[in-house]
Parts: sequence; C-alpha cells; structure tokens
Amino acid sequence: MATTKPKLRIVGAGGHAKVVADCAEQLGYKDIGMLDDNYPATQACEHWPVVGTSSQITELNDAHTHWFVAIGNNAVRAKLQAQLLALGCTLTTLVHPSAVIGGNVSIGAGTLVLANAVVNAFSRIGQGSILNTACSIDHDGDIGDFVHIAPGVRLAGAVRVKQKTFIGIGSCVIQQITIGSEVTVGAGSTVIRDIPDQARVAGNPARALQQK
Ligand SMILES: CC(=O)SCCNC(=O)CCNC(=O)[C@H](O)C(C)(C)COP(=O)(O)OP(=O)(O)OC[C@H]1O[C@@H](n2cnc3c(N)ncnc32)[C@H](O)[C@@H]1OP(=O)(O)O
Repeated sequence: MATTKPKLRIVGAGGHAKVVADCAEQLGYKDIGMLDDNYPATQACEHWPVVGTSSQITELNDAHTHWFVAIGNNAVRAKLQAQLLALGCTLTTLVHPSAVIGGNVSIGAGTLVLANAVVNAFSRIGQGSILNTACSIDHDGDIGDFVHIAPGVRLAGAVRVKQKTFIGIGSCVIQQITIGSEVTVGAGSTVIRDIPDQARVAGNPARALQQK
C-alpha cells in the first residue's frame, strides 16, 4: 500500500524558503505550507500558502507533519530549530535529488543540501546546516551545526568548520584547515590557514577584515 508523504511546514517565507520549498517539492512533498510572522497580512510565497505565524507551531503540528526552518541567518535558524524540537516537532532533512552524497556520510536533522552539491565520503554534516547550490565538501569533511556553506564553495579534504559559521559564495579552503565557530568568510575568499572563532575574514589569501 502506498504511504502518503507527510505535510511539510516551513518556518520562514522569504527567498531561502522558496529554495527549500522547491527542493521539498522535488522530493515529493505535496502539502507544503509556510509560517511567517507577517501572517495574515502575508498570505503566500509564490504558490505556497502561508498558514500561520511562529507562535502557532503547536496548533499546526501533528503526527503527520514534518518541519523545516528556512532562515538564512545561522543564529536565528539555530534558535528556531531548538524551539521546534522543544515543542516535539519532527524535523526533516532535505537533500536535493541532484546532490551527490558519498558513502559513510552522515547528515543531521534540519540540514539542507541543494542542487548539485557534492559531499564526499566519510564526511559528517551537522544539524540545521545549509550546503548551498553546487558547493563541494571533500572527503572527511566535518561541518558543524547551523553552518552555511554558500553556493559554489569548495572545501578540500578533511576541512573542519565549526558551528554557526558562514562561508561566502565561491570561496575555497585548502585541505585540513579548521575554521572556528561563528566565523564569516567573505565571498570569493581563499582560506589557507586556520581561522579562530568569531573572526571575519576575506580575500586571497583570506585575512582578518578591519573592525568597523
Ligand atoms: C543563495 C545566496 O544568495 S547565499 C549568500 C551568498 N552571499 C555571500 O556569500 C556574501 C558574502 N558577504 C561578503 O563577502 C561581505 O562583503 C562580508 C560579509 C565579508 C563583509 O560585509 P560588510 O561587513 O558589509 O563589509 P564591507 O562591505 O563594509 O567591507 C569592509 C571591507 O572589506 C572588504 N571586503 C568585503 N567583502 C570582501 C570580500 N568578499 N573579499 C575581499 N574584500 C572584501 C571591502 O572591500 C572593505 O574594504 P575597505 O575597508 O578597504 O574598503
């Protein structure tokens, strides 16, 4: 007997939520609704309905509903994901059908892997992270929770990225580098040395940005 795909409720209804919903559609979700704190003023995002606000999670939840946080900001995504778990919601993991996932890879709950991303063998991807379009994580990668690897980023083998770090579009990181937690790596950077927690770096080679 065919089983029915659960409903999917997405927290967030902005640009990132569109990509999440599109990925979910391609994975077979049919009943997709978003939550936005501007509801009921905001009724829809493209063809997906907005069905409530983030204060309505409990009343919108049931045993046949999957949840996903579609907020680009790493800290906000972490907070909302913790809230969903505390409310007993089932988080799903979304891996686009065109992504290539190697053997012995683990991917945590609430993580999004977008089109043409490649995660090579023996990598570990944490919870609530975003592996954006066409990024690649090479063998033995260790990506923490609530990280965002932007489109086209290249991580060489055995790169470690700690929690809530953002690596900007098109950046490259050489092998065996450790990038700390809550780091920002600017677009198009080349990282050739370890980066400490909370640093903001950019350029080729990546260097600390001046404090504002
Ligand atoms: C699907 C999606 O859209 S996913 C999102 C993808 N988006 C990205 O990857 C964006 C990444 N963001 C960046 O690169 C940003 O420039 C940041 C976060 C690094 C810095 O942003 P801000 O804090 O606003 O810095 P600001 O623009 O004021 O620049 C500060 C200095 O850093 C330099 N700088 C900023 N970004 C970079 C960069 N990527 N590479 C080299 N230098 C940079 C600027 O030239 C400036 O230098 P100056 O003081 O000598 O003039």
